[in-house]
Amino acid sequence: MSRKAVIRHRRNPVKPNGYASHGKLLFAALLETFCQLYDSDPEQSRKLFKLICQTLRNMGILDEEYMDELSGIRMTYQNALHHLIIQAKQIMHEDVPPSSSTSSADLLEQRTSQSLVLSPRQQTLQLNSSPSTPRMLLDLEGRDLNPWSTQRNSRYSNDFDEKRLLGKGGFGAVYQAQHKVDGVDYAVKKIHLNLHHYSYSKVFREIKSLARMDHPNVVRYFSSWLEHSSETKTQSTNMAHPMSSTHPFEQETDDLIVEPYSPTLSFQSDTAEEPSRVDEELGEIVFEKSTTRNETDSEEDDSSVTLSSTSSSTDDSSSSSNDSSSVTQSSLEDIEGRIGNLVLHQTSPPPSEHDEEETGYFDTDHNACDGLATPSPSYRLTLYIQMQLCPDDMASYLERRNRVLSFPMSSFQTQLHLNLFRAILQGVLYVHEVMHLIHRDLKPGNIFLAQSKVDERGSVLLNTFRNGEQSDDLTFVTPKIGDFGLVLDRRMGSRALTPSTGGRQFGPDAVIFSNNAGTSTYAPSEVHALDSEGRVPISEKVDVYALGIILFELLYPMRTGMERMVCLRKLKQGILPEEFVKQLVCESTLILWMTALDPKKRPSISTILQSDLLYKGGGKSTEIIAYEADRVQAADMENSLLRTENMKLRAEIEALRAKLREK
Ligand SMILES: Nc1ncnc2c1ncn2[C@@H]1O[C@H](COP(=O)(O)OP(=O)(O)OP(=O)(O)O)[C@@H](O)[C@H]1O
Repeated sequence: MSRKAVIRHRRNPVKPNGYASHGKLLFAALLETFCQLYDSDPEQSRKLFKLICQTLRNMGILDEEYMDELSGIRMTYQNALHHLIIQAKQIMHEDVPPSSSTSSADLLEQRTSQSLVLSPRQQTLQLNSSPSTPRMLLDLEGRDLNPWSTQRNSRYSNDFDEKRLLGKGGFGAVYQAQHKVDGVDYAVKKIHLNLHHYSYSKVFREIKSLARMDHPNVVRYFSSWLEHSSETKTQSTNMAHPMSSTHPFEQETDDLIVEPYSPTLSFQSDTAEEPSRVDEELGEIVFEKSTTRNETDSEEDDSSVTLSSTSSSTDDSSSSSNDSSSVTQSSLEDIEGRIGNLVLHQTSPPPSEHDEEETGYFDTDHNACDGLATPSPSYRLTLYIQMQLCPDDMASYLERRNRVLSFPMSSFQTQLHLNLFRAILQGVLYVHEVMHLIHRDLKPGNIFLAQSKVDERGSVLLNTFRNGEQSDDLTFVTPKIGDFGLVLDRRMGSRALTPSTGGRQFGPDAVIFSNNAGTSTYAPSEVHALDSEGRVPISEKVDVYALGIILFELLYPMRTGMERMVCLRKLKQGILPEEFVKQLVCESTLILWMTALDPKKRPSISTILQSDLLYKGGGKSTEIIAYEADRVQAADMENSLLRTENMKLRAEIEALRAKLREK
């Protein structure tokens, strides 16, 4: 029986994102291979591939990232397919006798589904499987060719030595890992992607924002990459995100989980009569092994169309393909028209305006962190983000400090903490004004403290607190804003353009709607005023509110969790401790201004930085200036000693060289 690719509607798709992503990757991989066949000049075939991808993107069939960002992963699909074909050819040359009870197709299936180790002479694949691990496609040198496998293709395990888990958050886990080449320790965040839509565009858009950030008060980002991973998916109760209890509207989204390798990309024998198919809704090609024949039949009866019934399309396809080798100059529309006949209409609606507006790139994947769940193996994409390692954060610092200091702090300590706050403001100013982003999850735990040897840009002086004691030594510390997992691009939403923005295109009060509100303690009440679609209105002023609370925590040491809870609850009602208001009038005014109920009444970050309210407290005391001058002088002296030493050594080397030359 001839094999037919069958196009059909899937009325009730299961885990569409995972299937769609794999389907699109596979499609892009095949398309690229075709382009290489049509033009042997690598440059030209690349151009051809890009042109077609662009066309398909304009038609909403293939997302942009399948062209560039996912090219590495696309290659593993090509390799896997290539080696699968080699394996099939090998079997064909083995001349299976017709009387044999095992057909070639059965043999191929067996080899792809059982642990068969082929002899090196056969120059083909080993296929492994075990109940607990995914099947692995290995070449004879043991290279893992399975695009879903992590072991050999993992940039992370190839390049890094994982040292320890730094912690788990709502979106993934962060590890301290040493780079094998440069020897530096980094923080590497692993996020199992969990996307709403069929596109990774949001992920890449936001990662690109992170990559462009360059400010001493923002955690330094080094790189990010995607890997197929075989992870243990946990399937049970969600680990509560800080906001999940107060925000029932936060939706659990479809996960980017695809079923294990073999069922998704299995190859059927003729006798199995289970055609490969192109999933119409998802625009994906699925080589599927169906176990319930009747179900397949009935679905096909309802809505499937075989490719043979679209013969005109097929004809067109060949003509367009033939032409395409010489049509690299053709207009996109022309090619669109030709490909149009081949294209299956997507039954799912295109992303709505709101979808585009909601740009948080890490949709919550609570399961990833759920220790109580029942594990089951599944396949997914993992996003790795390599960042600067910051061993300390403000939450831990405040905890240590609060064990030692109580209110009122000395004016020197108050000044130190106001300087720390000012440096944090500089980082947020950069995020808002230069990057046009809203962090929306500012809290002490997301403000890291990096140690500096000298007075670097963005650094401040702080006392160290350890074991319930304050050390007299002051050290330079640079506060760094991190965890951009909920970041929103102000420019993305059309709703960001409000009448109040005046001359500025995207004013500080411009609102974007999202489905995640950040951490409840630091989130203002306006995030509870949902729009008609149950989404949270977010503006820059959400960050200002969080910073108002942080400022209070910096200036008012609280010993116990209960005291903190009571004080912060009161602050949210606009009430500050009496002793605090009496002692720190300007700072109290600033905090109440920043935490005003009406977001439009809150100052922008630049207004705060220019405000006398902060300047009065935030100016450097003579004590600090003197200390800093001492440190800078000491560093200068050390430098000049090193320079002298260096000169001496150079002279000695020169003398030795001269002696050698004489000999
Ligand atoms: N650059 C970094 N250096 C050192 N530790 C880090 C770094 N980034 C994150 N961490 C630590 O890793 C842990 C998890 O961080 P992550 O940002 O994933 O979650 P979180 O901020 O704790 O929670 P959520 O993401 O839900 O807000 C935290 O304990 C955090 O302090």
